Amino acid sequence: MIQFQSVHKRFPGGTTAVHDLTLDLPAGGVTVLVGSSGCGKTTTLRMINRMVEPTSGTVLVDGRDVREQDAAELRRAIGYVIQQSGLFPHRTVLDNVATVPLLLGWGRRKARARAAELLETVGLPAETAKRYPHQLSGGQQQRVGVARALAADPPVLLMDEPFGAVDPVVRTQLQDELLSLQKELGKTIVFVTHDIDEAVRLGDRIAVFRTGGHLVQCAPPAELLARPADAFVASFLGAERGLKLLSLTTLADLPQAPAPEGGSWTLELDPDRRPTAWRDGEQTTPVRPLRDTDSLLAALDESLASPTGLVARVDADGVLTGVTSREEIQNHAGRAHTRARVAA
Ligand SMILES: Nc1ncnc2c1ncn2[C@@H]1O[C@H](COP(=O)(O)OP(=O)(O)OP(=O)(O)O)[C@@H](O)[C@H]1O
Repeated sequence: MIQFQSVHKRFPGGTTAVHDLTLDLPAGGVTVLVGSSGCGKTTTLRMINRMVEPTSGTVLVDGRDVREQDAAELRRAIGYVIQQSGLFPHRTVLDNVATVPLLLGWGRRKARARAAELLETVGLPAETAKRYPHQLSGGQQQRVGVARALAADPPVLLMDEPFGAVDPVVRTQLQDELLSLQKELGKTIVFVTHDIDEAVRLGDRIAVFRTGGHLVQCAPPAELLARPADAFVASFLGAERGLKLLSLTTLADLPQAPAPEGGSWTLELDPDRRPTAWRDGEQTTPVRPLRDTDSLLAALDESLASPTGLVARVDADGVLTGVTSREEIQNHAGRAHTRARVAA
């Protein structure tokens, strides 16, 4: 869908921001560009919609050289989300989202109807439509930014640190929402971040850049974590990359046993059979029940906190389905590692 062919960008001051980049980004996937500050991520992103022109080389979108297309038209056909949401301060939220459809000549009524629909899609209450951007929280503004980028239903979405300015809880929420939106929409997304955890969470593929605009490795998260190409990538992934790998595997395949009865610790359930705590006489310890969709990393964490080493497993309604032991989780974790290394 997006191809960089020997692309080089040198700014007039003499900085080489992107060095001989050759990279194919497949359609319908999320490619995350990561790397330390100044390594050329934003420049790479902006060459896709011609906000920056390459010094040499070619960028193709859907097989067409971007230089052969009118820059304004190209930008309207590609969604763009940035960190500070980039909303027009003197336009209402609804009019912000309707901007591109209006530019494309949709007509006011249709553009606004589409905008209202999108605000709902990104989880904003209807009353926010009439407000101005400064009357929203940072997280809400980012949602408006995403809605605006999606307004004309572009096949490609460029996202430059879109969740960088919000607190970790809102950030996780926005990431979850993007993942579920993407499941539905299947856009080709190029996403820039500093945050390797965000990259692992969102990316179908992760491209790691090093200062000077060099692409070092581009691979699916599991492959990157299991087999970093060199010491630079390994250090960028961090000392806990083995644990990060476990965040990519779910609990679904792990066997369950019935919850223990008659021992010192028992699992307390509410009347609907939802686990509430571990109890030993007067002593209780909180329980964090896990679903099949939770990760092996969450299971390992919970098994360490659990006084029995057992993890309580529940169905989608939170009802107990069984327990899994710390030992079982560790064995599976070890096997997940070996598998990732061999597959890579
Ligand atoms: N318009 C410009 N003129 C001159 N130099 C520029 C310009 N834009 C970026 N640069 C330089 O190019 C290099 C790459 O910048 P870029 O913004 O692409 O990096 P980045 O990886 O996105 O960084 P960050 O994570 O800090 O946003 C940096 O050294 C930067 O100073």
